[in-house]
Amino acid sequence: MPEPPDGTESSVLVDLGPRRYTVRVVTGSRGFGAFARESLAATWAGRACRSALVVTDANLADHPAAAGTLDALRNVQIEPRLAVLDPGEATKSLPSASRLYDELVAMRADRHAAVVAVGGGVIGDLAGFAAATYARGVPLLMVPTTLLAQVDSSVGGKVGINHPRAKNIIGAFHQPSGVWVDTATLDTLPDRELRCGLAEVVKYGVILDAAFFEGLEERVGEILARDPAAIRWIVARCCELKADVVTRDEREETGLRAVLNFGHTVGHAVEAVAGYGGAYQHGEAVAAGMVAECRIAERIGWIGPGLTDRLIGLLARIGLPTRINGCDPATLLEAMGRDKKNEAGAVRFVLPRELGRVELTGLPSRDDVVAALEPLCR
Ligand SMILES: NC(=O)c1ccc[n+]([C@@H]2O[C@H](COP(=O)([O-])OP(=O)(O)OC[C@H]3O[C@@H](n4cnc5c(N)ncnc54)[C@H](O)[C@@H]3O)[C@@H](O)[C@H]2O)c1
Ligand SMILES: O=C(O)C(=O)C[C@@H](O)[C@H](O)[C@H](O)COP(=O)(O)O
Ligand SMILES: [Zn+2]
Repeated sequence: MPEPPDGTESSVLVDLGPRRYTVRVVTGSRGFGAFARESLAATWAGRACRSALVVTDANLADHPAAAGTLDALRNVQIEPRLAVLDPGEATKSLPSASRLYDELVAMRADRHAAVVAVGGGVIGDLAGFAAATYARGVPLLMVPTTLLAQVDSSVGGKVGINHPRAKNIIGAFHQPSGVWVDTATLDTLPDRELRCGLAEVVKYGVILDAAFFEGLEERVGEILARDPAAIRWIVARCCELKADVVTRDEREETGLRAVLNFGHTVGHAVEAVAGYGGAYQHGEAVAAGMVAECRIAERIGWIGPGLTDRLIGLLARIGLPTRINGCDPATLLEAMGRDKKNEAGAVRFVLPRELGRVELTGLPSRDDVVAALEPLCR
């Protein structure tokens, strides 16, 4: 697709051969209907899609993003049915998935029907899981409306739900047919949710791109002020970085994709222990988790304290937590024992070697981890 001269629109190709798709980044454009039709035709062997289950949450049911999606689908002869779920992490559950299967059965959805997720990462992961499993897989379109979903969860095909004791442990890899990112939808996003998305944005800098991290340090004021160009810059760069990783290790088989899990061994344990929809949102748990995991890297001699201090400095300027109230290292360790990256009983972490480079490792001992968790819980 040609880029307009003002640079307000861009595309990222996630080049997965027969499952390739486009992430289209726009600000207030109306082209979703045509994008949906083209994307569905391109990735599902030209099958004509005639109906879609549009999944959203109650905070978005009256939002222009939801209404615009329904209208745009009707305009391209795709009949939508709307499912509205409760907002919040607790919705990423089996009962919610079951509710979506009921909706799909009620609309007599066959394998030509699509699922369209309009919302944050909770809606994307849940609706994507329903799309991956209903009729052994129906096409999925992502319309992410939080910064976190625009920079991370809508891209890459990880879909799933939580077990009460283990985050994202029930799921699948199911790539979307297309991702429609309209940064104008972020105008209504609460500041706390913007900060959550920025946790994953900072993650990309630490794991893959030192220059991007430096750019964030320079432009954090503009980003927090929601300068449209600064927001488009972070969304486009994060999608590019994620697309590159996902195309090289789609199913997290070689260890490469695991880099995206920096901060998540500790972060997911915090979420499971605090309770889904509890005191900490995913982005907040990941922010504190990145700090703890930097300290583990210090313990095993991979980095000096300078990187941890720099990370804490940037997270603090954003207003993200670098500590967790009322946590206990032993309880967090127990929860980490259920992390999907574990191997032969060893808890594994993605740890920094330097700014912009991380590695998956099972090296840290229990003592290293407990020592690094103590300042987190203090
Ligand atoms: N699949 C992946 O690769 C991946 C990556 C990162 C995170 N995740 C998952 O994503 C989830 C977190 O996603 P999230 O941070 O987007 O949370 P979320 O989906 O709960 O959304 C946060 C809140 O913002 C509201 N909201 C959404 N868009 C809005 C808008 N435009 N205006 C006003 N309010 C709006 C929602 O109703 C909700 O209350 C976690 O479950 C996490 O595990 C998945
Ligand atoms: O896409 C990935 O791969 C990621 O790890 C991105 C993470 O930000 C995201 O939170 C993901 O859902 C975590 O995956 P999990 O496999 O640890 O459940
Ligand atoms: Zn994450």
